[in-house]
Amino acid sequence: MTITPPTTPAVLAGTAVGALAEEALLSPKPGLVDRRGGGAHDDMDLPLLLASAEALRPAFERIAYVSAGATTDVGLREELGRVGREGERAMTRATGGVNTHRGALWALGLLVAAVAGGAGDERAAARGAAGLAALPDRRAPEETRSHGERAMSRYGSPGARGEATAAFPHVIEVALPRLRHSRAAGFAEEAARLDALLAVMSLLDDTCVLHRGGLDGLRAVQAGAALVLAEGGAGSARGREALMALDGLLRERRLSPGGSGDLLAAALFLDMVPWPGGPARAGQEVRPRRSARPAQEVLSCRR
Ligand SMILES: CC(C)(COP(=O)(O)OP(=O)(O)OC[C@H]1O[C@@H](n2cnc3c(N)ncnc32)[C@H](O)[C@@H]1O)[C@@H](O)C(=O)NCCC(=O)NCCS
Ligand SMILES: Nc1ncnc2c1ncn2[C@@H]1O[C@H](COP(=O)(O)OP(=O)(O)OP(=O)(O)O)[C@@H](O)[C@H]1O
Repeated sequence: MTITPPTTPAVLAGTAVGALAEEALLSPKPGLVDRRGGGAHDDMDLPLLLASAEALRPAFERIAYVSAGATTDVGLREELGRVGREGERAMTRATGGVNTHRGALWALGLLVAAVAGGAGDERAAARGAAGLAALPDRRAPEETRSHGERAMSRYGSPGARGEATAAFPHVIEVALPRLRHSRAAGFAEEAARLDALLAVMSLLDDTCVLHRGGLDGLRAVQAGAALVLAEGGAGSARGREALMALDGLLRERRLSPGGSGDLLAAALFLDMVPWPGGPARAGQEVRPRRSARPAQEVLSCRR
């Protein structure tokens, strides 16, 4: 089977790891790990997040490899579940047991699978990922007692699974349009990415936040993020002031918008994918907006 050029499993894995690194490096992110430190987390920092992203590279490559030209069926879903759980183990080995990227592996893993499976643009990728997420995985543990599961039963939040089965609305309808709007308005890339993150934070029912801060915490995160945008966004002086105030609040209350971080990484991934009909951008996985290289040679990928 072949993956449509210029994409290959290695390129897709590199793009996914690059998106995770870009998300981690983006600063200042309210409550999240960034260049300044662990944010609301006392068990994480930037080097740990970058090591975790790198540890996921083989899982992303394997996900792309098994999805290339494959039919979207229960067999593929179960294989992705197996590879995803193996990826989670590689992550915890690299981090000494810290959950650095569980939600991110889920979102990016499904999107990588959809792109490798032939999705030709970002909306098709989100729909393909949704189709995979909706399929049953008979090998999945019945109950994990995860924070997300607990938040789901307590608050009725659909969480990471719901976002995926709904075809990533916060990526497609919120983060990507905001990223492009802020770029078009002339803001620097960093400010545009922060605005995209804030737009997601202002709307998402993030189970990380619900788990740590309940509904009050979620309301504080959503309202604080909306205020930064209303003040002009991360690229304006007043918006920056509001952003730093929000960061202080989230650190003080130990609230981490991890789900929004994941969805920003997913948006950056879709923004960086070398789509077959689009400009040739293979190899730009880490700094996609700054250079352009010719498309990679087509590689054959056998299941
Ligand atoms: C679906 C997952 C995320 C588990 O979800 P659950 O809510 O039970 O877990 P947990 O609380 O540990 O993690 C959820 C994470 O999702 C992110 N998140 C939280 N809220 C949201 C939201 N509303 N939208 C998107 N992401 C969110 C956060 O990072 C959070 O930490 C996933 O880890 C999983 O089931 N993996 C199994 C392996 C698999 O099937 N993989 C296939 C593709 S690789
Ligand atoms: N920059 C970031 N900093 C911190 N977390 C991030 C970042 N980007 C994405 N995340 C996501 O946030 C999640 C961290 O989850 P969470 O804070 O709920 O950790 P936990 O260990 O499960 O919970 P807790 O720390 O409350 O015990 C990860 O799954 C990861 O995908």
